[in-house]
Amino acid sequence: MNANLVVTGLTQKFGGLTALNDVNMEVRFGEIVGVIGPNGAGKTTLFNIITGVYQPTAGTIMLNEKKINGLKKYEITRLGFARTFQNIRLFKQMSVLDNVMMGMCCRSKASIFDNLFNTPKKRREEKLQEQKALEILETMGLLDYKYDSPASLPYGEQRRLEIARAMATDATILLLDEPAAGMNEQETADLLITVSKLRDSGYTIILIEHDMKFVMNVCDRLYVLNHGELICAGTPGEVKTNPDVINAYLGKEEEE
Ligand SMILES: Nc1ncnc2c1ncn2[C@@H]1O[C@H](COP(=O)(O)OP(=O)(O)OP(=O)(O)O)[C@@H](O)[C@H]1O
Repeated sequence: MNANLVVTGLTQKFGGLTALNDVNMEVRFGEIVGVIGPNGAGKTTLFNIITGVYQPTAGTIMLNEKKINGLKKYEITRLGFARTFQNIRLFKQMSVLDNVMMGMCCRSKASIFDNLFNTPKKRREEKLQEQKALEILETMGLLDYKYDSPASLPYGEQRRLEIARAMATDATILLLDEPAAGMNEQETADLLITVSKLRDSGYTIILIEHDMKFVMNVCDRLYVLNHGELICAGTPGEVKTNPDVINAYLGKEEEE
């Protein structure tokens, strides 16, 4: 397999709790890969390690054969990773457009001097950033809302705005944490089309999601975690019929 992101033997312990145990995973550029599993399976922990929030207890993460675990969060952002979160984290006091432009701050070449004195270099950069932000908003179907407050947007659009802001960091690998959470059926169907289009335009997407219909329809491949263990990896068709996966989900229902 032509894998570009390779996770090997990833283990994360929090005191006595093993959130991830010896997890292996491969993601090729241009794929949509889903990470699923019952609550507490270790999905968000995996995202937190990939994005440099936690340093793993053991294991490695390689991007194009270069080790990236151990790098700082901003260094991982510079390599092209961006994420969204389970709970919406938008700047409510700013416009939709400014929210997207905020995502570009990490790429700014303007110095403190340029910022303080609003130099021509700074103004040129801002113009280019605005142009790019508008393009991203168009891609995400949010252009009509550009001057609105994020709080005034329908819920599904707020979640799309989060993805737009992640794209603004110049990311090529998007990690989406429950992008369809709280969406109605129509919003989820629209998101499915958008995420597929993003993949087709060259993004690599890794997503955590509980909405099985969405996951099964949008993902090229899936990894299934249960209690920190990788119990299955394969296409949606393979995963759907895997006995360990069925047990993990049914077992959960029986516990509840
Ligand atoms: N910073 C932390 N300190 C201690 N324990 C943690 C920490 N982060 C996660 N955990 C624990 O690790 C386990 C895995 O949590 P994680 O959030 O990764 O699961 P998840 O699969 O994302 O769950 P959910 O679907 O509910 O979001 C849980 O038992 C959780 O309580």
